[in-house]
Amino acid sequence: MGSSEQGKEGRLFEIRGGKGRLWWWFYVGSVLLGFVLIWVYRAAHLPEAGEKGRWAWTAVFAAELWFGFYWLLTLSVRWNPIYRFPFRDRLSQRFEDKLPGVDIFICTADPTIEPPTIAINTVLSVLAYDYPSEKLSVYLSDDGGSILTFYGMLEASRFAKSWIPFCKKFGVEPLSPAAFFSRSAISAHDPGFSEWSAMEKLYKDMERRINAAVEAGDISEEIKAQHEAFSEWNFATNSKDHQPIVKILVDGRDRKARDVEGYALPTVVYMAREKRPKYHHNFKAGALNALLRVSAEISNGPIILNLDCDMYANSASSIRDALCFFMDEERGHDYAFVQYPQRFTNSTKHNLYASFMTIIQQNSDALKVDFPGLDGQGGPAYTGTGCFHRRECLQGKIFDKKVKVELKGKRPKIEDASASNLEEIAGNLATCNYEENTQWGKEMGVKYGCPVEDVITGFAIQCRGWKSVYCNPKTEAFLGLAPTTLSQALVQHKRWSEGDLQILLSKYCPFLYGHGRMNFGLQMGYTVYCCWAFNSLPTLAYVVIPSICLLHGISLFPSVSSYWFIPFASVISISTTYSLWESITNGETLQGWWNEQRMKLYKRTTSYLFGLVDTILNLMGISNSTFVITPKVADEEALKRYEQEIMEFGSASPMFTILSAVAMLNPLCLVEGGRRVIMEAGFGAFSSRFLLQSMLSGSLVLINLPIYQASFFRTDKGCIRTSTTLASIAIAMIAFLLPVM
Ligand SMILES: O=c1ccn([C@@H]2O[C@H](COP(=O)(O)OP(=O)(O)O[C@H]3O[C@H](CO)[C@@H](O)[C@H](O)[C@H]3O)[C@@H](O)[C@H]2O)c(=O)[nH]1
Ligand SMILES: [Mn+2]
Repeated sequence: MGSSEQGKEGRLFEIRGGKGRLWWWFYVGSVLLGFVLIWVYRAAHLPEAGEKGRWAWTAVFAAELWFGFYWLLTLSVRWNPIYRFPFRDRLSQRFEDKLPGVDIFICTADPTIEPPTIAINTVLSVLAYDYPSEKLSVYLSDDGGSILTFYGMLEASRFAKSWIPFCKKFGVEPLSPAAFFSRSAISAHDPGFSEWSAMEKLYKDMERRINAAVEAGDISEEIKAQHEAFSEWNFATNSKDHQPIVKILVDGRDRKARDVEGYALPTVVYMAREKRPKYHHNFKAGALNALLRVSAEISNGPIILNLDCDMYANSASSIRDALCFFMDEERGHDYAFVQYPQRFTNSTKHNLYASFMTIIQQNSDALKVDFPGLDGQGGPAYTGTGCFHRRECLQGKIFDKKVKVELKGKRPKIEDASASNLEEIAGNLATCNYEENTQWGKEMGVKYGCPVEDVITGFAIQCRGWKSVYCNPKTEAFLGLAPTTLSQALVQHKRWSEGDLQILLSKYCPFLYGHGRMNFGLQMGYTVYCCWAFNSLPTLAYVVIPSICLLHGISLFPSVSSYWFIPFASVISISTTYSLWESITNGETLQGWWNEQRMKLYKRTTSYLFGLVDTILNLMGISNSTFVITPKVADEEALKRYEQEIMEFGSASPMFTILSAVAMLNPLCLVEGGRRVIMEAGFGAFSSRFLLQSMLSGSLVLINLPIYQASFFRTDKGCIRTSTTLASIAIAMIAFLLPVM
């Protein structure tokens, strides 16, 4: 079919936009007006110099200026959301024999907190994709350089010979064997029963062998004899100091590499890049760049999918869906990457730690939020796992609208090099000093030096003229593991907020570098994330100052009878209603929304604050940002509490001290402040002049109920430590006793 006859019928995807949104403009208009009036009120009523409360008033004013500005930024991701729908049947009809090679990169970094069975389930899941095997290659990067992970991969590459044909025959989904067998059951009368249970046994046996090795902490001599590669791990090897190891476990070119049904197998490669103490390894970004080079020698697929080790493929058709965007004749040439949302298998009903990030990535027909919103401005950010890239774009190619990028699957010229030869060549590309004096990590590949290597890399790609796509099909494409404790969630957000702030303060500041290179709306959209960390101080001011002022009888808000009360009441009620509606229409429960508000408060007052402080220290050269890996396993008791949605504190962390100090301060101020005001001026004065202040303190008390529970009523291991509680009470008492300026 020629492109002229294709017209709309021939398109490989469809875009649908937001519907009639008059009410949305009403929302924007009324909140904006509210903010302006609040600012006017603050400016007009600022206490005179020397008057009590001037500083408190100024701080609250500054916070409100910030909240208004930040709210304006968030409009960018709400004004033009779009939704995309790929047509993979058309893709098959037209391109089945021209499908490009796809290289899948999976990263793992620590066999203890990312157990090998988790990583290999991800590997096995992508091996079973509905895609021609000879065009598929799977690479595992092991930054833990662990013999246990290698052993897992060896087992997986054998098991794959049965698993792949099994998945294709029965249309298995999810594609991860652990997830599949834990979630599906088959009746004994079913014709597939014997195959099904044989496969389950095969899987369980493998899992048992791997876990036994993990428990023993080493590989038996008997197993070591099965593969020469085990000799790479000699007594001198440890995870921080070892030679590069590249092992082709299944060579897709090898005619003898067949599954149990006799069909060709995808290529499977294990890589542990070289690590030496005196070389900085640049975390995941370093691993991805090594994979880019190694894979270029072995399979050189023009399309790359990157996954974290815990994020397995749930749906068999994700590659084809993504290709609908890249291969669309009309628009495909604009797109550098296709980002799928991060969804989680272990999220709880009410989303205790707000880890769905519903508002950021979820898509429902009723509602349009962040990622569809960004897509409407030129494309979503790259957020790491679950993203398909064009290899060329990742390597730094600049967009040129006159040149149509091709996806021809050119295999490297070394077609006939032997596997061991190839391993050696590839190994030399994964050395520590390979990147010295090159553009790797700068203009080439994934960028270094930023804890959110993904966001900054995607931003740079978009600044080179490319667009991106947000793809969120009904059946979840990937499922991963969300943090299961409060501290994990907070530490993860600290990394993100710190990384995003670094982008803002670097030469890649969205408003400066992005200017003229991307839509203004997209610049605003990026700034929403880049300013996460700045939310910490105004939020802290807002949860502490009004309460303390209440205690001292200083009114910070207009009284109920004043006209100025209206803008405050309307901004609060309209924006709360809006956010509640946004969550509920996205499938969140009421309690889920409440949990989200709590997590918003906790992230702002701890993660973002620490992210801000660390970024400043970083700029002054006092500290270096690191990458704290999120654990994928938890002890059984803690997991049980997670499932029951009981907040997990457990460890001692300065973050918890801040959270509980705020939690302790508010009821003290509310009760004592309320008592004093009522004694002096009567209840009428209290309820009119202090209504907003006491409502603020009151809602902080309500939202912090889990903290009181964890400090005073719980006895399990996840409760707040006594030392933390004592420290927080001491801090609250000091704040309580300090005079107000
Ligand atoms: O030195 C390192 C550190 C981490 N990783 C891998 O990076 C991935 C992400 O790490 P994780 O601890 O799970 O972080 P998350 O916060 O869950 O990751 C999100 O945020 C990261 C950026 O902060 C992105 O890289 C991820 O893709 C994205 O899922 C994991 O597979 C790790 O094995 C490495 O390969 N090498
Ligand atoms: Mn993760």
